[in-house]
Amino acid sequence: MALDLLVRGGTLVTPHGPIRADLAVEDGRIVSLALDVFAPAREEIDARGLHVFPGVVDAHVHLNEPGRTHWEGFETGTRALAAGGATSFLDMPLNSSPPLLDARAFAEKRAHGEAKSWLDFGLWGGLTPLNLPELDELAACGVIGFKAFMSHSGLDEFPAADDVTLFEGMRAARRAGLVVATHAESDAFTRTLSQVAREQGRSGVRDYLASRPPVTEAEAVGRAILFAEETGAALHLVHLSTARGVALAAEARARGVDVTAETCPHYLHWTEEDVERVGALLKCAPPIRDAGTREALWAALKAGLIDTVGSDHSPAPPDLKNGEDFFAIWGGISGAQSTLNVLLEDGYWQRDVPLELIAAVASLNPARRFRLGSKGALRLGADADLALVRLDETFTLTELHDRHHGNPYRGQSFRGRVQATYLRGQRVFAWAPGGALFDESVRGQLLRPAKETA
Ligand SMILES: NC(=O)NC(NC(N)=O)C(=O)[O-]
Ligand SMILES: [Zn+2]
Ligand SMILES: [Zn+2]
Repeated sequence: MALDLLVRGGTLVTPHGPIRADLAVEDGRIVSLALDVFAPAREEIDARGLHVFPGVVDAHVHLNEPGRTHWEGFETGTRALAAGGATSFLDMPLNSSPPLLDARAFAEKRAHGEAKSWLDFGLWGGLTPLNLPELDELAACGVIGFKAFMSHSGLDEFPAADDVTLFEGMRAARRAGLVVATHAESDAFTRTLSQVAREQGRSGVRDYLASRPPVTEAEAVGRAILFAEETGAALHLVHLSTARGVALAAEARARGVDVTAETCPHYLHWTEEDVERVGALLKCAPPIRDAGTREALWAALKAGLIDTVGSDHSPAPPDLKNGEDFFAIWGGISGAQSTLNVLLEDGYWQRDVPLELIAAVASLNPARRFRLGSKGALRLGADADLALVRLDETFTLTELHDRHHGNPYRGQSFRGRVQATYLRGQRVFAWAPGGALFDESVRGQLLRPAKETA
């Protein structure tokens, strides 16, 4: 019997560190990891000189389909993810229309994903004042967890969770054995500060940044942790922009609260000065901070205090990314393709972050946190989800596959080009000098969290 795929002579980035070994695949799964695999294979890859990473598991993506596919959809969004070495992702309950607040919306989005996604995907359900009674049903559908905004989401159809909603939602999540993810910015702070700035006619980049100061995040993080502690719910703090937020999570974890922390490539790569220079393409909430904060986030990541790095890929059409009033411009950064690039260039090359730590925050930890059993690591029995990377190859990112051209990473230079991406042993993306190759026959599957184990 021939193997389906044999990856020969690469450096495998395992949870224990990089090792030179062969990797064999049968029926989409890793069946052998050994110094030398002597077996015939239908497809063989000469991976000498390449690093083999577990496929990135991007737990924070906004694909906006159905309803706002013209912002970003499964087809283009997952091409971008694949080109960046991702093999699975978890889609946020907004900005699709309808937002994912009930079983019907789940079924609709699932159908779109199964028809068009190039990668395996899980779906977050929303937690809003509109759909508290729907949470049990959403859990039964197989949502990854429940996502709540603690401040205005930008969309009236996805209202922020007030304290009671968040608290009750956590109780329901606890019963269902699912994680609650929070966008932790204080509504009281952000609402008042932005209103005052706008009334005074201050609407520039610096005014926007000043309307969402670090304390806004710290306050909301503290409150979310308190509710998680009281309810016993599992809490995942998305897109933390400050080391203070990360430290609050670490302290809570040390006293037994089930809390994990995510940050995003943009907080690790850019600074406020870049936002002033680049403008709308770097507008997001919470906003990008100063260089000191960026370094503190890297220190926290190196110390193992940041569990996951998700792209928070959230593009919008160019007309929503235009205008004089920085408050009015749609927030959200296109980063689906560049998470691993940022971690390798800014982390491994510039700050000595070990490769296995990069694989942990990008793949292993999100797979564990959201109980995607077969994902996240190069180990026997796991899905053969692979990103083949030429670590020392410098390149300029010009060929981007997301829906719109407005991508702040265009023209950035990175070391570590993704050469190919394999989903369950099938090549979904390959880099080529004349343009990327995508395999039209690959289709993603819905991922559901595994049953909780005691
Ligand atoms: N509606 C959004 O896509 N929001 C996202 N936008 C950002 N981060 O600016 C988010 O995650 O909050
Ligand atoms: Zn958010
Ligand atoms: Zn987001």
